[in-house]
Formats: sequence, structure tokens, C-alpha cells
Amino acid sequence: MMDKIHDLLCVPLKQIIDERGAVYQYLKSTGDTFRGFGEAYYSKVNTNVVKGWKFHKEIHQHFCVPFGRIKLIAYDCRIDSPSYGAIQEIIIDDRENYQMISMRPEIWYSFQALSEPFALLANIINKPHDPAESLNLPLDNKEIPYVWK
Ligand SMILES: Cc1cn([C@H]2C[C@H](O)[C@@H](COP(=O)(O)OP(=O)(O)O[C@H]3O[C@H](C)C(=O)[C@H](O)[C@H]3O)O2)c(=O)[nH]c1=O
Repeated sequence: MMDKIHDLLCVPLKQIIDERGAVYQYLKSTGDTFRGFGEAYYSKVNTNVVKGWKFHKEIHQHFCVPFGRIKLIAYDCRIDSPSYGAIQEIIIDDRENYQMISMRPEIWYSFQALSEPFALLANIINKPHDPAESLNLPLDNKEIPYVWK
């Protein structure tokens, strides 16, 4: 998919690999996208499962995939955005697409594990998790023009 969502950034990350293993870079407080620290967690996604749709009213998220492979779909519903209506597909994994996704608030997203037996989507958010701050929609809905197959 060719759409690009305004303000959604994909930042390639380094993996420093040697015979003992590797260091996978993720997020620095000096980086342009850093908005402060609230909480860090991993979302485990079993093979082929899709989680979403999700939407955060306020929090800024930083995703990366330290294990496995994830397909992330984002939808821009902001009427005043230059990319209003855009759908962006992003592959994030622990190999050739190792990258950090900086996801500002007010973007709908859902994600699927493409790897076996699961994938981990790491998330660093700028405020502690608060269920009252998020919205959810079923995968099959009339508002988001994307069909998961
Ligand atoms: C994130 C979180 C969740 N929970 C509880 C709430 C639910 O009872 C349970 C599962 O949460 P949820 O269904 O939201 O999990 P995911 O679908 O993996 O989604 C989570 O990880 C993806 C990447 C997101 O973007 C979501 O914002 C985040 O909630 O854990 C907590 O108690 N504390 C927390 O910090």
C-alpha cells in the first residue's frame, strides 16, 4: 500500500550483532520523537491473530518488534490532516524491517502476527496505560475502510 500518514514516522533502527548475540536499539530520550516515559510493555500476538482496532486519544506510542514479524495497519481519521482517509501498511520485524514506529494519538491501528509461534510488539508510551483514554472498534466495522483477510 502506498499511502503515508502525516506524522506517523518509521525510523530504521540498528542491530549490533556479534558472535555472542546482539544489541537491538529501540528508543533514546534524545530522539526527535521522544515525548517522555509513562510505561513500557509487550503485546504478544499469536500467529495470524489480528488485534484491533485501537485508538488513543492522548498517548504517543513507540512500537518495535524485538521478536517475530508484525503487519501493522494504520488509518488516519483526522479531518484536518493532510493525509485524512489514508491507510498505511507497515511491516515491522526483528530482521530486515527492524524499525521503530512513532505513532501519535488519534490514529486507528490494528496489527497481525505473521511469524510463528507468535510475535512481540513492544510499546513505549508517554503516559501510564489508562483504559479510559482509548477507543476500540471491531475488526469488521463501517468506519475504517480496510478489510482484514
Ligand atoms: C497495556 C495494558 C493492558 N492491561 C490489561 C488490560 C486488559 O485486561 C489486558 C489486555 O489488554 P489489551 O487487550 O489492550 O492488550 P493488547 O490487545 O495486546 O493491546 C495492548 O498492546 C497494544 C500494542 C496496544 O496498542 C494497546 O493500546 C495495548 O492495550 O491487559 C493492563 O492492565 N495494563 C497495561 O498496561
